[in-house]
Amino acid sequence: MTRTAVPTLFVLFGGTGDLAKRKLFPGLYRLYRRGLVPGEFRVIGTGRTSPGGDEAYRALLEEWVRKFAGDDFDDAAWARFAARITFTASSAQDGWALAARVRAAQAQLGPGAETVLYLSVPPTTMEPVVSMLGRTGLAAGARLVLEKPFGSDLASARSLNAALHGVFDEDRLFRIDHFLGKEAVQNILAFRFANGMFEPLWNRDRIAYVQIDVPEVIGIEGRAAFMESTGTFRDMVCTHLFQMLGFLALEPPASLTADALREEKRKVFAAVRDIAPRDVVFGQYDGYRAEDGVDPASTVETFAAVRVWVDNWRWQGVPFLLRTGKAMAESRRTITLGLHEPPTRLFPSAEGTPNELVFDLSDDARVRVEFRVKRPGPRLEVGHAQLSLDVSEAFPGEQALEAYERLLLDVLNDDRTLFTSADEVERLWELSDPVLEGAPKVLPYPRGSWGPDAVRELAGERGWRLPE
Ligand SMILES: NC(=O)C1=CN([C@@H]2O[C@H](COP(=O)(O)OP(=O)(O)OC[C@H]3O[C@@H](n4cnc5c(N)ncnc54)[C@H](OP(=O)(O)O)[C@@H]3O)[C@@H](O)[C@H]2O)C=CC1
Ligand SMILES: O=C1O[C@H](COP(=O)(O)O)[C@@H](O)[C@H](O)[C@H]1O
Repeated sequence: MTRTAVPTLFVLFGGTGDLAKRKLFPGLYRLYRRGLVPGEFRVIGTGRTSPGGDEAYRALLEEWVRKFAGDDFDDAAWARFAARITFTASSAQDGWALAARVRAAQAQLGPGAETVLYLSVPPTTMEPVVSMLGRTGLAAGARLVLEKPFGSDLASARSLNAALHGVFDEDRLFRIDHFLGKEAVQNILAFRFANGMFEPLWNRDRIAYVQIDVPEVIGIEGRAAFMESTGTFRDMVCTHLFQMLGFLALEPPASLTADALREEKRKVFAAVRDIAPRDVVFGQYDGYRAEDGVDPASTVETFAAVRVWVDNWRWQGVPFLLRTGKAMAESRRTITLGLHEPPTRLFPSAEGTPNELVFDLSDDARVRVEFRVKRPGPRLEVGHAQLSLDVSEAFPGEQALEAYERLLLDVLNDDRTLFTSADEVERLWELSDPVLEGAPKVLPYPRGSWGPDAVRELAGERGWRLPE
């Protein structure tokens, strides 16, 4: 929901970093170009090292936005956008110059201006920067956006939340999980609750399994230090994949407000059974240990698959199969709901995929139903077919928002619906800590494969759904 024009000051910590380069500035620029930024705004980028003043910073940003905003780049729009951007150096120890510049920009924007502080800095820097925000008064009245990971285990997540709550009320905090900004994830809500057709299927009586699958062809892409310290379970499973599970499994909320949705998600996570070691497979792609910056004896997982059980009325006995990894056969982001077979086999020739509902979470969102149909011709034989909906084709001329664009817009509009709460984060670590403490042996898998062989057993007789 967009609000009426509220002037906003946007302060980006980590304004020279990789995320700022690839997602945040291109995303903000595209929102501006499409007239979606609600009201007048200023941006102050900050980091310890200045790129050489405001002009040099704008030149750097222009290079990035030209590259990553692609066809959306327009010289005139860029000039108007860039005129609103400056850079001021700051660090966790010293934020006084930044605080002065922020006050000046707030005064320029006038009474009623709101301030958004966005922390896109390394995880170890979050807590010290938050206390600097308190000390310098930068936090006063501001909203704070945080990048993942939110800690590396339950203890560190609690410590981060305590530090945050020492300076900000929870309702001013926006913890980003960019998968929740994907159009298709929100479409799951529309499918279920804007139609009468699907919700009756959405339970253990109809659904035999759920698969949340994010295989990636890319390897670590130079992010060795990150992968070595984080691993795929922390990076992807206890963040994005669990969040998708929460969205998929929740009960109908009373409304689509942030509080109502979060409450339902909280109940799902509360009902997730402790994860048993037999429900987890970790893998590492062949050649990972030879990557630059990787320990030659590393046991870090670049692949994780987990079978999760949600012990509530709706989902009892339905396995949620989560799988993700680097250097895999294909890149996909899909959620598959597999329906039970019909109770009797009237069509002995009915082979292949049973009914499945598949949500493709790529930017170009798609939904597909897999079913069986009579083959044309004289015989009563049944074959496999698909009904496929390309959401953008259904709405020609309407442009989807990329995940970060969506979330940036929600921050500007003070809408926390798609952001995660302190409770959720801590509950997910509570589930994840035992998995990491009792981590299974990391099994090798060939590059370009679907992971270690052992992963097949997790899925049972129907096996893992492979992309079409
Ligand atoms: N890159 C990505 O694809 C994704 C990143 N994230 C998260 O986003 C955040 C940023 O990641 P990314 O942009 O890749 O990181 P980078 O290492 O590329 O950039 C880090 C930024 O933070 C600044 N910085 C580093 N240390 C400090 C400090 N002590 N005080 C103040 N500023 C500091 C750096 O500038 P300087 O050194 O000059 O201070 C730089 O601008 C991380 O939390 C990461 O987990 C989340 C999802 C994806
Ligand atoms: O947060 C992360 O997500 C990306 C995958 O995101 P996508 O939007 O490109 O699907 C993943 O590659 C990265 O390791 C992780 O940190």
